[in-house]
Amino acid sequence: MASCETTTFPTLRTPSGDLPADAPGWNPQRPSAMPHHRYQPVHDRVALPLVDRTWPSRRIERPPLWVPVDLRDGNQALAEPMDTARKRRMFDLLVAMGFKEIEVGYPSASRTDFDFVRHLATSGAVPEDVTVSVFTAARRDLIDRTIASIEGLPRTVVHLYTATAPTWREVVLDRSRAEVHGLIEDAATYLMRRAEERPGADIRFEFSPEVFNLTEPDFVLEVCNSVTELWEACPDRPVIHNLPATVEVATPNVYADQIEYMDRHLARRASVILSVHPHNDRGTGVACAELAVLAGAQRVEGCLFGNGERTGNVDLVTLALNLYAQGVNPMIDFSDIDAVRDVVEHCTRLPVHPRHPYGGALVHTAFSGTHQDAIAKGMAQHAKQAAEQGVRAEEAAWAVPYLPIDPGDIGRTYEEVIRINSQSGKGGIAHLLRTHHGLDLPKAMRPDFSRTVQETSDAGGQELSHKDLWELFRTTYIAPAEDGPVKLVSWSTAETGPGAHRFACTLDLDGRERHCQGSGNGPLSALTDALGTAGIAVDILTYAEHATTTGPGSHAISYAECRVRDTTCWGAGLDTSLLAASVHAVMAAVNRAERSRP
Ligand SMILES: CC(=O)SCCNC(=O)CCNC(=O)[C@H](O)C(C)(C)COP(=O)(O)OP(=O)(O)OC[C@H]1O[C@@H](n2cnc3c(N)ncnc32)[C@H](O)[C@@H]1OP(=O)(O)O
Ligand SMILES: CC(C)C(=O)C(=O)O
Repeated sequence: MASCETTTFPTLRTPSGDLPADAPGWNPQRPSAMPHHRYQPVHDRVALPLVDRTWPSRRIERPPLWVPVDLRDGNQALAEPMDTARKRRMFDLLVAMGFKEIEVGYPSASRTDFDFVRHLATSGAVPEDVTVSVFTAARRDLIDRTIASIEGLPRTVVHLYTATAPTWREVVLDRSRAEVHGLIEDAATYLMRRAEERPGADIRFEFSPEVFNLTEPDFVLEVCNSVTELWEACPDRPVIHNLPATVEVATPNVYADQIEYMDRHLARRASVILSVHPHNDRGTGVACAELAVLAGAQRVEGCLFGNGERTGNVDLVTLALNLYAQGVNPMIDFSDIDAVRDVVEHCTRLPVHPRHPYGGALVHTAFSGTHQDAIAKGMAQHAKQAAEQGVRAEEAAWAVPYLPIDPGDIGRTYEEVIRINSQSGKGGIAHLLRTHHGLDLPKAMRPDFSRTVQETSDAGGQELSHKDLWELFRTTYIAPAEDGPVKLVSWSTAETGPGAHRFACTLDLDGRERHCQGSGNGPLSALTDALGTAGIAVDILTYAEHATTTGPGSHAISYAECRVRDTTCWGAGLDTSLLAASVHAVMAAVNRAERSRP
């Protein structure tokens, strides 16, 4: 046995950022000329709070409260913000899907946003069990306008935000830590006072320390705790502390540590709803939200299909369906995901990428042969197990390779699951012919047809639909029975005794008619005998047949693999009579072989 020495791989980065001269031989990568030294790791940008983390060993067993912010954060990222009609369409979709708290706008920011909140207040569009949330910066003039917008709404959350991270304090707000804290306390107090002027209105509060993920942990804690106190939070009237990764800057474990720190240290924890609001700058927004929930987050703000500033807000579709795929009810209805996608595309005027998790047009589709083979076998196995258990296929436990969830659960059809191009294999092709045309090709015939399909798609460079496949099958294997050098002009069979058959026919051999007869232990052996009398030696090597559908009027299909002289070919026949189908299958094989003779 070969022995293996323990190798310690050197770290690839030197203080100057270059690859060390002794980089291991297995890795031939070399430094690029890009100025990576301009950027700092997150650990040098902000104090990170936790070492004794517990989130890695937890599991998510119920969904958080989902809060869509499509109508605010998503909307503010659009080149053409939604008008009232589009906003209303999105709002109605969110309600229909089961969201119970919905951020509907930044009413002090624009007439359109203000008017939409007024529209909700006056149109009766907000169901009894839905709370709308409105967003405002920590400025008295903007708070006044916000409060004016919600007049008449029975339940609201007013969401107040101010950036707390050092760069924002210095560059944007031009205020010290204490001054920013003062600004927040002033705005929170003012908001509380304005809300108290409406004793009957059910107004709750949310606070977001914008850029939480780059803020010193002790400062965020100090600010949030003072806001909790100012707003007199109690378990019956909890405040929402929403901790955004406004610009994603670190691996998701770092965000999870930050959230677990807050979860453990927030004052009056039972009076606080801990919320997260990840963006997706590093492409890990979903992971951030999931790990944050493990770390104690109870509420997640995001957008459908991840619309939002820059690379977007965290995608609620992926988050919810990730839970679904783990057997957890997401408490949101995605049973018609294409309808959801249509509304989102209409309202945002942005396309959803075809590879977008769960909702993209191509995410349940396999083009490649081995995947198709596995899916086809998996689907057949699934149907069989469901039948054995006496349940409908839609109810049986799902374990089909390459398909994390049953596409049918989110309103997709199985038509799109297997699509054929030059990378496809016999399993996928057979699956399409079976599911769409009722043909169950014999296993031995599949490689033969697969070669024909591959030649065709290679030549055209294009995808073949199931209709194309059927047409190719028909012209390749069925049509030659009537379109070749050996035609059956007329024929008949008779059973002349027990196990004895006669086949009489008139053949058209390249324009010359000839009458033949043959006998055998079945009609097909009698046919080959008749052909032999015309000088065409035929052996039937493989034969299969079945009905293409059930019930009266169903067609029969026969498949025959024949050695004709020294050439072996497959043929097929389709007819309402099984005997006719089998005779045509043999004649098709004969003609294909005869055609291929020099
Ligand atoms: C992370 C996020 O998504 S935050 C939300 C971002 N969304 C939007 O900005 C969309 C809507 N915004 C707007 O329409 C406008 O910015 C308005 C109407 C709210 C305010 O407009 P203006 O009064 O013209 O101010 P402007 O947009 O230039 O905002 C900058 C001012 O607000 C201050 N400011 C910024 N954020 C906050 C805040 N959260 N709390 C208090 N003041 C703030 C800035 O320091 C700056 O003040 P300065 O003028 O004294 O330097
Ligand atoms: C202030 C909040 C909630 C926000 O939109 C963000 O930080 O991205």
